[in-house]
Amino acid sequence: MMELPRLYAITDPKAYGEDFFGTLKKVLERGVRMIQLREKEISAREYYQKALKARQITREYSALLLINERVDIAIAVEADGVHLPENSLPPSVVKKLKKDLIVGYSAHNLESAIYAQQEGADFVTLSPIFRTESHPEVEPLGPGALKEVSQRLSIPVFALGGVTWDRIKLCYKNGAYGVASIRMFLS
Ligand SMILES: Cc1ncc(COP(=O)(O)OP(=O)(O)O)c(N)n1
Ligand SMILES: Cc1ncsc1CCOP(=O)(O)O
Ligand SMILES: [Mg+2]
Repeated sequence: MMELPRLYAITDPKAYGEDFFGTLKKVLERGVRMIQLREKEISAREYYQKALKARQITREYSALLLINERVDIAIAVEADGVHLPENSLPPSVVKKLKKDLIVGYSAHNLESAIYAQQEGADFVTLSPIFRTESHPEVEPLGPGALKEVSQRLSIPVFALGGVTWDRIKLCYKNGAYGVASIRMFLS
């Protein structure tokens, strides 16, 4: 599989605002080349249409596009991959469906990160490393957990959750392959 970019932007309908695609273009203009389209509250039809447009825009920037959870939509829009939430289809099942799809996985502890690797996921996000307004009720895992997971996995681990530009170095010092974020790329 190709070497993955180190910066991974996750879209969010609220944070991206009214001009969703304008915001997406701004994130790409900043040099981000790996995008996760992440929707939790729209219909499959709307998600497909949004993914189609996101595919067209990311192609203009030669950026990777991963679709959150919906393998069918990822295949339909010729996305580069899918990003699986913790309780979604097993990565191995997705790989059987479409072996050339990049499969990311949302891990929230060491056990699920190991599961994802054993299932054939290409990378994991580990979250939340720091407190984030996306999940303010969730106790952050901290850089130490990132270090432990990065030492135990051979696939890339992206630090996610409350990552800011001035925390990137700490993430790399603790073994992160890259960093993922919603808000960091919007500020
Ligand atoms: C409705 C809804 N909200 C949040 C999640 C989070 O699941 P998670 O395993 O953190 O995966 P991501 O989608 O956040 O990457 C969910 N599954 N459903
Ligand atoms: C999608 C997701 N999963 C765990 S935290 C998070 C959002 C992180 O948002 P931010 O990078 O703005 O803290
Ligand atoms: Mg999550």
